Amino acid sequence: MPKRRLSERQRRRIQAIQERRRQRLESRTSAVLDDLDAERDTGAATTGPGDGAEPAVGERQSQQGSVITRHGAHLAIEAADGSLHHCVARRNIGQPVCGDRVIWVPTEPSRGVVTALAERENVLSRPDYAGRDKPLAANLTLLAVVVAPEPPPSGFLLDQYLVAAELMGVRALVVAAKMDLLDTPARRAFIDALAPYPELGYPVCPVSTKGSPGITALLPHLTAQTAILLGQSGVGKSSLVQLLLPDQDIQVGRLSAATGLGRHTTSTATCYRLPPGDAAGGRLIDSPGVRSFRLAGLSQAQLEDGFPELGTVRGECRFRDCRHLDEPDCAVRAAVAAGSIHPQRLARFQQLREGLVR
Ligand SMILES: Nc1nc2c(ncn2[C@@H]2O[C@H](COP(=O)(O)OP(=O)(O)OP(=O)(O)O)[C@@H](O)[C@H]2O)c(=O)[nH]1
Ligand SMILES: [Zn+2]
Repeated sequence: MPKRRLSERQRRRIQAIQERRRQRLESRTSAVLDDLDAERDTGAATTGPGDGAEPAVGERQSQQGSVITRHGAHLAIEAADGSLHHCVARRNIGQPVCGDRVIWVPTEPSRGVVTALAERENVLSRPDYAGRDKPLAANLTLLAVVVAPEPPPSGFLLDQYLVAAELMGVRALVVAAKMDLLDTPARRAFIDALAPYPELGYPVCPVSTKGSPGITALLPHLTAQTAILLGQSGVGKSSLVQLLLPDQDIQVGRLSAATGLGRHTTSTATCYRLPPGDAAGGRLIDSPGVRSFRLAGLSQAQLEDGFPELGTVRGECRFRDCRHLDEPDCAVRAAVAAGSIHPQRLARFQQLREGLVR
């Protein structure tokens, strides 16, 4: 497979499409933070006692915080100064999840009440036992999709996660894990098969948790990001979390000492700080429960948004509702024939369209 299929012009167009989407996300983020400030300056500080079951808030100063983890009605909130507090949420504000930005009011040392929940920029959800979407983590900025030689990679799943990242307006990268299982030629072939991704804006980071080569190259991608690892069962996500968060136990201990929460981290999402250094300011949300979500019920236009390279020929097919299958004058198939859209990506698009489009 040739390494470079896209022209420089197309690469720039793809970058522009992704950049616009991220800028929309960033401007939404600052609007959300402004709203939160306004909320803090007006309502929350003067809110009276709750509806009986909640502790009185009184006249204390409300402040911004973010949700580190949630156990039922109990939340661990990190204040702007990094301190941790055990809070309960007002009943009428919805269900805050890990990563949510909130306004909270201290009631006693290390305790407080969450009085407002900011609008989410994005949320990762998973269907519950009744098939309803259950939010698990909010306000992510990076999906790190892990693939490995074992279990054999599913390109279909990989592309599905990448579509999710595009639709959430977040960055994505591909972690090629367990590289120690392959000899040099096999490793090269594995990475070559992922060649279309870097030029679509998804860096590929080969790593191994045995002896940890590659981790140093992965860390800068996590700088200042709020990231989550996704991927099939057994690709090595837990092993990577252990390596990326060498002080995870210490962080859990601190969380538990301050809030009484955080000990039972196996199913609920918890937000950890990546160690200072190459991933400075980065956070990693560890949530075994969200690691393999699925997309569902998209429109064809939404699915097309999930493939940035399709954006480079948007509106150029003869038929507006072209499925890019056998229609005449299809600009997408023309781009495949010309070598600027990878045939495998169109095949995945078709596979996802059949399974997902309403
Ligand atoms: N050879 C090798 N084995 C690895 C590496 N990373 C993880 N493994 C092994 O792969 C298996 C699965 O690893 P996990 O980290 O549990 O995978 P996971 O993706 O978290 O799996 P789930 O929890 O089921 O989603 C374990 O037996 C690990 O020891 C690696 O870099 N090299
Ligand atoms: Zn078409």
